[in-house]
Amino acid sequence: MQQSSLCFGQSSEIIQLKDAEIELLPHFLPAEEGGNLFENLLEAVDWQSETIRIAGVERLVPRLTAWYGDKGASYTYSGVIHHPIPWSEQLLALKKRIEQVCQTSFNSALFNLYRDGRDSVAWHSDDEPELGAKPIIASLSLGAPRSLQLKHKKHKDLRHKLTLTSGSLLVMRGDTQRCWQHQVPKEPAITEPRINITFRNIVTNHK
Ligand SMILES: O=C(O)CCC(=O)C(=O)O
Ligand SMILES: [Fe+2]
Repeated sequence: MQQSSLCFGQSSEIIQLKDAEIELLPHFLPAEEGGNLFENLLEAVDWQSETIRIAGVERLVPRLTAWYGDKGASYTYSGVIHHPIPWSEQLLALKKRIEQVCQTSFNSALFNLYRDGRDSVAWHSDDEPELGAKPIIASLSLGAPRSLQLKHKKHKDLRHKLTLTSGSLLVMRGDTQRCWQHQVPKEPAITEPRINITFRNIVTNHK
């Protein structure tokens, strides 16, 4: 069941799932602006290929990443410490618009580049301690549409699938990270790239 509402003049859908607070603004960025931003970021971002260690074995992360943020907003993700790249003027302006819609502030953002459908992100929750107990995560998608799958951690029958199109903004709050995992599965038929930016707030003096 989905409800529609208006959020700052934007159409938005509440994704109604147990133990989750998820809202999708399908047209957060107008198509032309989203397309321009996508081209710009593809060129301008210093995309990195990272390795992670799983059970003692080094593996390449199946996507390219970059970490932007305020000074000091360092973040450990999949066992890798990310020191932030300072915001550009353009990214700072984008961050402000997203903060207004979400009514919160963000001090960092993880950028993912899925070069094509062979790139992916595996099941996880954005529940690292530095994000605090009930993190608000705002996820902007640009470029090729990709599926985001969600599964409840306890109730194995509870699953959901969304398609994240270019210019859409997905906002996750409350218990979403504590109770659910999400992934962007491989979709080998997709040949076009996609960029996803998740805006986050790193709590610097967490326990
Ligand atoms: O690409 C996406 O839509 C999700 C990315 C994600 O889950 C993450 O960066 O934590
Ligand atoms: Fe995530």
